[in-house]
Amino acid sequence: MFLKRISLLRENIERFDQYPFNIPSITSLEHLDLTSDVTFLVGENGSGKSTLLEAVAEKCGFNLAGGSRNNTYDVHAVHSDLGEQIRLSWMPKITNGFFMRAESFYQFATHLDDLKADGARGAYDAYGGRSLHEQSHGESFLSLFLNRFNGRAIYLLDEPEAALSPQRQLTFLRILHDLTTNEGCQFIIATHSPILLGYPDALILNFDAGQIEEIKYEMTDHYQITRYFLENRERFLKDLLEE
Ligand SMILES: Nc1ncnc2c1ncn2[C@@H]1O[C@H](COP(=O)(O)OP(=O)(O)OP(=O)(O)O)[C@@H](O)[C@H]1O
Repeated sequence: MFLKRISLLRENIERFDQYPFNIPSITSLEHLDLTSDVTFLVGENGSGKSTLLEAVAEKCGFNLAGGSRNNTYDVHAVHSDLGEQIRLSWMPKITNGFFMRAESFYQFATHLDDLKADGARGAYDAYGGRSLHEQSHGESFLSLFLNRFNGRAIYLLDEPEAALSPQRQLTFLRILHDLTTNEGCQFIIATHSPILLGYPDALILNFDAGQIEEIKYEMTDHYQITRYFLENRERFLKDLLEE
């Protein structure tokens, strides 16, 4: 583990009534202690998970559209205001890593194609040897995890399950296990997947209820709603659709 604490520099913030400081989970933030190699960020849509993950990525110097320190290319999202107002406490400090956001992965794939077109011979080496655009969405995600990710690095992933079938989500759990156990990697992952969240001994931080606090797997909405749905599908749908 490398990143131990994320602190909000509250004394520097003049106004808490505008984005991103007006998001309840951020307004109330003092600091977060990361106590596991794998931290999950969970919460309703719009609760602030991506905003925090982006801020950490900015502070790490990673490209906010996706990538590492070495991936410089222009896209819409290039700056995080929150990133300027947080402190990251490392032990030890590392600079290797990658920020992956499902929603802009297409642009990242295009960026690699552009590098290749400009003559960068090894452009695809770390991504399975061929353009990510020539792989299915899910295949390209797994190529990234399998080929690009390795030791002494921090990986920030925003909804990595987006393109993965349930079976491939299990494959991802195996990759996560290998990278944390054998390579010492650290992960912070925003997710809505009850499968990913089941990873053993992970720290789960819940963004609902106006503050960011640890929650047990079985207490998450993701677990409870999915379980209830699967066990009571007919009644659940009857209530939902006939209301
Ligand atoms: N650039 C922006 N300007 C103003 N408000 C924004 C901006 N980006 C996001 N927001 C708002 O900030 C809040 C948190 O957004 P964020 O993307 O962090 O949520 P999230 O928890 O990652 O949601 P999801 O699960 O849907 O990805 C939302 O209410 C959103 O509308």
